[in-house]
Amino acid sequence: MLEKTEKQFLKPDAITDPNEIAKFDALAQEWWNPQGKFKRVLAFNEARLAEIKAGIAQYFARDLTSDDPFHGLRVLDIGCGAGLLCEPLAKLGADVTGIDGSEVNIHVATTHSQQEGLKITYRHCLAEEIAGLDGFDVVLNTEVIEHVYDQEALAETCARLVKPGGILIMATLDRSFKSWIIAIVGAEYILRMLPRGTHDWHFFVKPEELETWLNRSGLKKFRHAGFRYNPVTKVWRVIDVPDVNYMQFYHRPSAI
Ligand SMILES: C[S@@+](CC[C@H](N)C(=O)[O-])C[C@H]1O[C@@H](n2cnc3c(N)ncnc32)[C@H](O)[C@@H]1O
Repeated sequence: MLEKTEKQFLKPDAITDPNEIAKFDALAQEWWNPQGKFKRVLAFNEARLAEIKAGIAQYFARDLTSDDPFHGLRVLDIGCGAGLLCEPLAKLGADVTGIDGSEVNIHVATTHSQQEGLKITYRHCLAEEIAGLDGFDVVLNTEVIEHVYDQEALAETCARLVKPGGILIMATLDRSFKSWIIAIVGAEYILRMLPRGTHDWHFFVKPEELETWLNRSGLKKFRHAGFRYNPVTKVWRVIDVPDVNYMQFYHRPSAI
């Protein structure tokens, strides 16, 4: 891990924004709290998890009704937060590693997984520090890219860690007028689904930008989904339109 003093000198052309890490350090205890500031994020987690499970099962031809359907799959979650995705994937038999730049998040994730009796490898480190790891079958990077300075560099880093025949799942928010209305005004100011200031709209990423960056890194898109919240029913649903919250699945073709 970089020393704190070194981190403070990271330039804006680095991947990491130290202010964002500090923000997540301060919120870390909220992740697993069903009554806390992220309680509606837990509902979102259910919807996106269903899509992630379906995408992995489709690509690797796994039967989700079998025991340990993801057995043998090595999963890396980059910017794992408190492990909201690491835990369910470990429960399905995957060998999961989660890394995050927030030391407090990693502490919360580790403690929670131990309470659940799960074996997950958590590491406190920045995306910049993991490039040397071996390739993974599944790399996850969800709701992180809108919190970093150098977004293309983060996309490249995630892509590099996908082994041939493996997949990358990235999720973020589209930089559209609709996303400003729904994800900033609606979610942060009216419905209070997230603490105010969680997101800066300018850092949202258009789906086609993400695709261009990841194609440059040798990945091909094979699946996508959008997510929409209904404030009346309080239910998230998976839709086909990626104009607010969205997720894309890429694969790295196997070497011939
Ligand atoms: C909105 S949270 C998403 C957490 C998790 N991926 C999820 O979807 O539940 C963003 C996370 O990214 C982490 N993060 C931001 N920049 C990072 C970086 N450069 N390297 C590693 N983690 C980073 C933050 O500490 C935070 O935990």
